[in-house]
Amino acid sequence: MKRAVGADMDPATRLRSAPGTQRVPLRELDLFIYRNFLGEAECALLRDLIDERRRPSTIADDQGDARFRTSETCDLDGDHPLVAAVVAKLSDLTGIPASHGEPIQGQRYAPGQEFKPHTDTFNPGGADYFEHCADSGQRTWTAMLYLNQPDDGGATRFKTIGKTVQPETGKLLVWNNLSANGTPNPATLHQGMKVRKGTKYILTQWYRERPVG
Ligand SMILES: O=C(O)CCC(=O)C(=O)O
Ligand SMILES: [Fe+2]
Repeated sequence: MKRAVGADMDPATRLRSAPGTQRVPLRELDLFIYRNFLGEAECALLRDLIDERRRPSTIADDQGDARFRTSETCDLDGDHPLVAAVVAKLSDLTGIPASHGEPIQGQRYAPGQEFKPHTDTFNPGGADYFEHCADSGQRTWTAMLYLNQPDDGGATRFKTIGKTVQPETGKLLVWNNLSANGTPNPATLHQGMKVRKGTKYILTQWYRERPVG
């Protein structure tokens, strides 16, 4: 049985039938790629917004490694018309109500910065699991949009399944973090590889089991 995520239809079914989405053929997880989700002009505007308001990225569990996630994060203003339009467009594509989305964020990686292998779910065995999941539940789906293509490096690598995705301006990745039984799927382990040259900008929208806020 598929986990209820507040959507009328299972997001994988919806994404499979959406024109322009490509399902990566994998047994282990539902991973979709959608090119040109946004155009260059919109991506450029979002990159500017990220540059204006960035702070060091944080992480729920850095596994004792201060260098685990070295990027910068921007809490985007959900009232900005372009940001609001992107949130609505993601909800329309996935069928997951925008109310289940955490506040959408931008991430910026300078040369040498990375996000080491992790899953986007909160660890059910972790000390802070209840604090993170009490209200809105576990993370379900992740939507990640590349806002540019750095000159070198910065790919997203799913280690366990051996799949590497190269950043391209406007390209969207969407995947289900949970297995069919609703528990975190270990095959979703992924990393933002080190940027070697240039700067990498992405948007991240994480969805929860229940409405957020
Ligand atoms: O930067 C990437 O390619 C991956 C980012 C990521 O995994 C995240 O923000 O959760
Ligand atoms: Fe991630």
